[in-house]
Amino acid sequence: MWIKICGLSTPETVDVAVEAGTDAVGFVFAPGSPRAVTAETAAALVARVPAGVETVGVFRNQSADEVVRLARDGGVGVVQLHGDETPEVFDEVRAAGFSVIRALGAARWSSEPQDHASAFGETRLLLDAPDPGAGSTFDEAVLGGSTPPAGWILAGGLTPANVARLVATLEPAGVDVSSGVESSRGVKSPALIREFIRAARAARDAGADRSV
Ligand SMILES: O=C(O)c1ccccc1NCC(=O)[C@H](O)[C@H](O)COP(=O)(O)O
Repeated sequence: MWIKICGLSTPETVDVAVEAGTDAVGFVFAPGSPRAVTAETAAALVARVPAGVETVGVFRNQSADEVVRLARDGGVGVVQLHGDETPEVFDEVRAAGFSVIRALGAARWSSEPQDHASAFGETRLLLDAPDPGAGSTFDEAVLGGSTPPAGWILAGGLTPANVARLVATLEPAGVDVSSGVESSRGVKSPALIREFIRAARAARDAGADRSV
């Protein structure tokens, strides 16, 4: 199972996440976020990340040109789009050489799974609460009978205390956390990052082999 620590903004917390064994680190470029970083800051943080750990830029409702410019200047390899971006925006970002994650509310996905498969199927899917980065979980019932595609990533209100239970129940291929490893909004806690990765890895070891 793949683990991503999102919303990092300091060298110390990037180093802690990498040392603790994260598979990916996320940098938020969405305007207005308490975790937002500039491309210059992201580039300095990305430079600390060893090969083999994915670097993800997080965006919401920005133009394809802006996404590509910030992702290039920030040096990330993956783009995560959280808004109402059209399939054309995904195509443009992919054509610029980035791997893409489509992030959306679980309820929205479960109401249109076929639309996702036909229009966005080449992207990895991240299912989240309706308000990204707010630390709220989504009601597991919204998935109803729909089974997310192989490789899907679970996000929204994960914490060191609940990640094992949610992984066992929902069987995602990956997990993504931000608020649950913060001591206050926007401020990452090295201790909580370590605790989350330990708990998620234990859940991974206890479960079936699923890969993103
Ligand atoms: O973190 C933000 O402020 C943010 C702003 C705009 C779009 C996305 C944002 N964050 C995304 C994430 O950090 C995670 O992918 C995900 O939403 C989980 O967040 P959390 O519930 O806080 O763990």
